[in-house]
Amino acid sequence: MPKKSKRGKKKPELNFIGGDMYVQGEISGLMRLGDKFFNKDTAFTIEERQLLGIHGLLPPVVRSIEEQVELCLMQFLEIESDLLKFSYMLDLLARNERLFYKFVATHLDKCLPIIYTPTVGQACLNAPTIYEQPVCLFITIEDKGHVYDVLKNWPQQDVRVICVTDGGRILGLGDLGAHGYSIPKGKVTLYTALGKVRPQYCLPVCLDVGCNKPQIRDDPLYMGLKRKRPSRTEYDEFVDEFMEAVVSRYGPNCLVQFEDIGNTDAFRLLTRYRFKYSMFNDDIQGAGVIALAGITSAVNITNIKLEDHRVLFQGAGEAALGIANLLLVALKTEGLNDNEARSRIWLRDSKGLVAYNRPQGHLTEYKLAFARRRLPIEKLEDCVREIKPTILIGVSAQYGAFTREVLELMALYNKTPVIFAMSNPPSKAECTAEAAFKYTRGKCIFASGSPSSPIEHEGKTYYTTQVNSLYGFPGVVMGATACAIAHLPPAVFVVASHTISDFCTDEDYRQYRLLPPLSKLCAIAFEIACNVVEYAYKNNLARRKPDPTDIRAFVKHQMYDCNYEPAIKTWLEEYNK
Ligand SMILES: O=C([O-])CC(=O)C(=O)O
Ligand SMILES: [Mg+2]
Repeated sequence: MPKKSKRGKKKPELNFIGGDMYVQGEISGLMRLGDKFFNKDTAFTIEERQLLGIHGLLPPVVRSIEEQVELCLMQFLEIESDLLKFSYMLDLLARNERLFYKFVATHLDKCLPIIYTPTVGQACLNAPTIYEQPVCLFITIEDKGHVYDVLKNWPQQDVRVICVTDGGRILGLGDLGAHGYSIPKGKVTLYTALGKVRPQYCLPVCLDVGCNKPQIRDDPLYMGLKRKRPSRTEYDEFVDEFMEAVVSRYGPNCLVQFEDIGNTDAFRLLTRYRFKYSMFNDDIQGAGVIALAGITSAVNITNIKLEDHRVLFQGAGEAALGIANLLLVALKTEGLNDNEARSRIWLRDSKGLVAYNRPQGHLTEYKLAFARRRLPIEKLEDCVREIKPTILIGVSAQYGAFTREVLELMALYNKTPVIFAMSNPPSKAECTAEAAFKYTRGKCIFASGSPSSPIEHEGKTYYTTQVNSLYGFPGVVMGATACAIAHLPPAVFVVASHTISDFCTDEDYRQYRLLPPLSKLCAIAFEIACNVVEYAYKNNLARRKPDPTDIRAFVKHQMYDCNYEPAIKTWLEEYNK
């Protein structure tokens, strides 16, 4: 007979088998040990182990999560190769989710370059050797007509944000097809690690539509569909079906982040979906957020007003146009008209300066918007000579494009040249930090897309900045999902960019750092989330009702806490009442 508590409520049932007692419920103790959501490893207390029927299945020691984190660090540091460290992190995530996020939060500086750029790029290049279990949902073009059914196989019902790639342009590495799946996985991990979005709300998706690189596709170990990418019409029908299936399965509030999609597809999809769905493209808009924050700092450090800067882009793809367009918004806010604002921006693609009357190459409508009416210039060195840019932004995935001559010219024309070598991974960066400081004789402000250490040059230490979208998207995602934003207008990205700039201190500027240190990433994500939520409610874009009275509390309430919950505390408290 179930006992009655003092207040006469029915007590939860205890079961005794052969003198042992275990907790009745749908999830057995053994399942808790094997389930990343519930597992605490050695942090299960003796009492919990006994009640859950797992006593003896763990060594007798009971550790706090902090002690477990320090053990993880020891193990992590023992591993020499970054790729094996990446696998270690995947294993930890698959075994004990909270410990994974606690470890990442405690040792951000060590973990970020492994779970994210640049090691994630290496993981894509070595996909068959690290693939162990489903960390991503694969939907192939052969599932066309049944995309919804595949989505239904993902075990979580309440998905609020999806990061999706088609592997078309993985970082600066080009088309890797299905081997790009680690990219959305890495991004959603940062939604939780930095933005504190609950992990069960996040879904990484790889749309496998084939791969156009024969050396990837014909590798016997290739894991994706062994076919070429489809025609534009077939591709668009498939992605349309995916977006419709997302809405049918998870509702219109589900946010979709597009990541590392091939250039022309990325722009087309963004134009097609940006006001129809809750979505954004990180390589276009996310790059804009962070580069604009970096440029804002460069304005403060160089004491040259934004409107007096001349910005030359090496590369005219997603990042270049995303940054250029956000820069236009910022220039217009300073009072410039459209023509004046555009006149501060130059693009150079693989065929030379983007100009109307150049002989080679067709210009897409996106590039045309920044095309110059002037004689074509081919070489980057000549563009620098002609334009004398104050800021040079590398987004071309061409290693070494910022040659010694380019860097020396930048130093010749500027007291403090600003050099962004944003392409990822480092094997695709336009120059290294060493080269930048050496050839500008220590004069430059340097930023790179992947992390790079401070540089010693002629007895002085020079600091570098990682200008990467990781400063922006976790907060944008947290804010957008918290208030269920209907769509994300450009102003949302300006809000995010300003929030990041506001974190910079005079000390950062004195050290020529364009962005706050990585240790502030979580605080930045929280502020961005609050500011996005505020913007969304003010502009009638938030679908979650009623409007919150206290936005900070509203966001905090939705944040993931990586500390363990007592496995049986509530139950025991209930029992002892
Ligand atoms: O993933 C990163 O580090 C930044 C990014 O989106 C890209 O380079 O495509
Ligand atoms: Mg990307």
